[in-house]
Amino acid sequence: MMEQLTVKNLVKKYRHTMVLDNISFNLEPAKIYGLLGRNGAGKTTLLNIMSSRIFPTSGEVRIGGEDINNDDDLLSKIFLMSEANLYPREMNIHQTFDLADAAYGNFNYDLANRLLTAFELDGKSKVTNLSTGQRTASKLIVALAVNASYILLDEPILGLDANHRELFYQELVKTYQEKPRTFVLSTHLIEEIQQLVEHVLVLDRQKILLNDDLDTILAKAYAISGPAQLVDDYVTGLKVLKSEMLGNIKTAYVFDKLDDQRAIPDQVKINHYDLQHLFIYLTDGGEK
Ligand SMILES: Nc1ncnc2c1ncn2[C@@H]1O[C@H](COP(=O)(O)OP(=O)(O)OP(=O)(O)O)[C@@H](O)[C@H]1O
Repeated sequence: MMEQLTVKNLVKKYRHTMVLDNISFNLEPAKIYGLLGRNGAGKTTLLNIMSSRIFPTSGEVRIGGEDINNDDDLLSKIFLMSEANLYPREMNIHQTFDLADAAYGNFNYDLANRLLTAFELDGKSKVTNLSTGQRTASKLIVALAVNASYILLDEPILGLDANHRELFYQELVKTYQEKPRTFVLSTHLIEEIQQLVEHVLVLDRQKILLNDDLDTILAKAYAISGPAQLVDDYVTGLKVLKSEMLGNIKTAYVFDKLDDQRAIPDQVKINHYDLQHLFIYLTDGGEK
């Protein structure tokens, strides 16, 4: 049985710089998460702590209530794929599969070998000799075939061309359906992962700014457009993240539940906007 992963009161400081300021959240078993944050927000730091590659200043990461540090059983439930290249120079792709098998057991060689062909890779190639996109693909294959309950992907699509990104998304969904486990995708390609993720975590200014199901989030993202006065009247009391004028037409980007009682004037139009725009409006430090 899989258990929840809990991040509790996590603090990470480097000298005088606060990187993570008392962060708490849970990861449920068998869910696909998007971890979003601007450059330098602390995503890599967080994922490194969650996989015990670095230690927090204080706070802890638990699975089923137990601290993961110094517990090899729990650590073997968590896999981190990151940009950092931890493989020895001489290692070829096949050998990285064996390494994952040795560390986590039950490596899915069938899937990995099929994906080698799909990504047009030769298993005998040395990882260090691969192009950026090929190296990413080889690491993604390991991440999809490794036997872990929590798979953390830090910039998983770095350098991948559009075809290979599409292939990765399809294969992720397929393997997830066959064997549900938790994935965390930390990426700047928000538009592309919107179709995949079930739950969104936004890191901003050292804190978790948003932690909710994607459906719940998108159901509050409304663009209200029309003559300025009517729009202003309509959005009174609602949380408006940003507004803009185009000629006489004002658009207010609301992040709130719309009150059904509000009458909508004929000239006012209401549309939804997407996760990428919500992220930009929430994190660009503009009008709040
Ligand atoms: N070893 C370190 N020593 C000092 N500061 C560090 C160290 N590692 C990270 N930082 C700082 O911590 C902050 C968060 O970095 P981190 O790499 O976690 O961000 P990120 O969200 O992954 O960013 P990006 O999207 O640009 O990859 C940055 O301000 C960075 O400069």
